[in-house]
Amino acid sequence: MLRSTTTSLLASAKMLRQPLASTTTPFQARFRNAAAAASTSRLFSISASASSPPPPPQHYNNNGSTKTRHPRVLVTGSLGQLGSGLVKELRSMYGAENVVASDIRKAPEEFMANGPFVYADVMNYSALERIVVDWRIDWIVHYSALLSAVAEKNMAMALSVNMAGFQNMLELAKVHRLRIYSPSTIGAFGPSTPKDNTPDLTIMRPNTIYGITKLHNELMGEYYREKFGVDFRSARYPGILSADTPPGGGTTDYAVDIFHHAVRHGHYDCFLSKDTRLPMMYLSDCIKGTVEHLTYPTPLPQSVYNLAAVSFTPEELTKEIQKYLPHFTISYPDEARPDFRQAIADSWPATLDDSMARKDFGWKEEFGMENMVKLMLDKIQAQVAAEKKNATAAEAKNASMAA
Ligand SMILES: NC(=O)C1=CN([C@@H]2O[C@H](COP(=O)(O)OP(=O)(O)OC[C@H]3O[C@@H](n4cnc5c(N)ncnc54)[C@H](O)[C@@H]3O)[C@@H](O)[C@H]2O)C=CC1
Ligand SMILES: CC(=O)[C@H](N)C(=O)O
Repeated sequence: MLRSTTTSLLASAKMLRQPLASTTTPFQARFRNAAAAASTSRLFSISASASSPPPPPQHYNNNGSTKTRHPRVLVTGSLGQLGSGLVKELRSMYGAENVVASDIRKAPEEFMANGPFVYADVMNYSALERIVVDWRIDWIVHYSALLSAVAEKNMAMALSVNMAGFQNMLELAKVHRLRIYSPSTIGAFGPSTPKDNTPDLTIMRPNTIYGITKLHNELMGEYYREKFGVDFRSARYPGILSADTPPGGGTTDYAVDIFHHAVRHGHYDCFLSKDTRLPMMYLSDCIKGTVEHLTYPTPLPQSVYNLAAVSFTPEELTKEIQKYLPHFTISYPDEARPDFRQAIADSWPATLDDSMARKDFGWKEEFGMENMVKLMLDKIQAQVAAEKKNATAAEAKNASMAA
């Protein structure tokens, strides 16, 4: 779990000896006081990172001259629903060699062929530190987590991966002065949060393990930003829809499953009630917002922002799908015996106010309900057609071999 390195102990001791300016937080000081940083010792620059800006990314050519280079990014949990798309986007911006994808599962061959992929268990601090050092990592995008439904079924693992794993990444960011982006979720809100147009700052008393771990992480990230000058960035994502990567065990998964069932079977047995309204977003918008937030050149006024696009109920989504597949049908659970995910969904906001993200880093979604539904159906129909074509080709091959 957490490792107390000599460096970080020295860092803490040294930090305690530094008087804090009464009008400037350590975080503000870090990014304002470049001149002071230039005159600090190596130990001080590691220990009191709150007072020194991170060095501009540089690399040294063989001839000894320097030139600026792209940041080198480590993405944890990169084989999940969101990770592979983000890795692809970052590689197109910074070059494949500058984006190190990681996970604890075997990556598909094509993923391995597209750039560096390493095994990284977020529970193992020293292994993570080795990756950061060996690859000269500048930024971390921390995507490893257990989502709401899986977490609720496996509390011990969720506490470990979501909280202790995050804590390891945060500590690495502090020790090695990395920028860290780690998403939060609408799940960080709770049943006492105002449900409509939920703002960034509001009552937050989540009653799920997922929400509790995510709110804990938001607060720890803010603490590290204030106390140690860590450039911690986070956005509360809504449920994310994608046709290419399957969801990882959340409460909003129905909004992806429904499309696959609609195209393949013409019917979907929904696990949420028909009027459960939740905020949602198409994957490419999520990646766009994440990249805009991650790459914003200076730290933003807030560490954590709401990020929103659309909100809908299963019934509204069904009606939109039926515009293209009129024979599609849906069924809902018996109200007397709801699925366990209903209580999770009921504790989350119906709509989010993300005006601060729009104001501070120019966030704006491209996909609303209509173009998102059309694209999801087009993509899944293309997948089904390709599967059929492959199956027919395989059958023909088998038949010719048997003949
Ligand atoms: N997908 C969504 O709708 C939303 C996702 N988020 C957040 O976005 C982030 C990414 O989510 P998804 O890609 O959907 O999750 P996912 O469940 O699809 O992927 C998570 C990845 O973490 C990996 N992982 C699990 N334990 C690990 C460990 N010990 N060490 C390293 N990796 C480990 C898994 O192998 C998996 O590939 C998470 O923090 C999640 O909470 C937030 C809101 C909505
Ligand atoms: C909204 C989320 O965080 C995720 N999709 C889940 O349902 O757990």
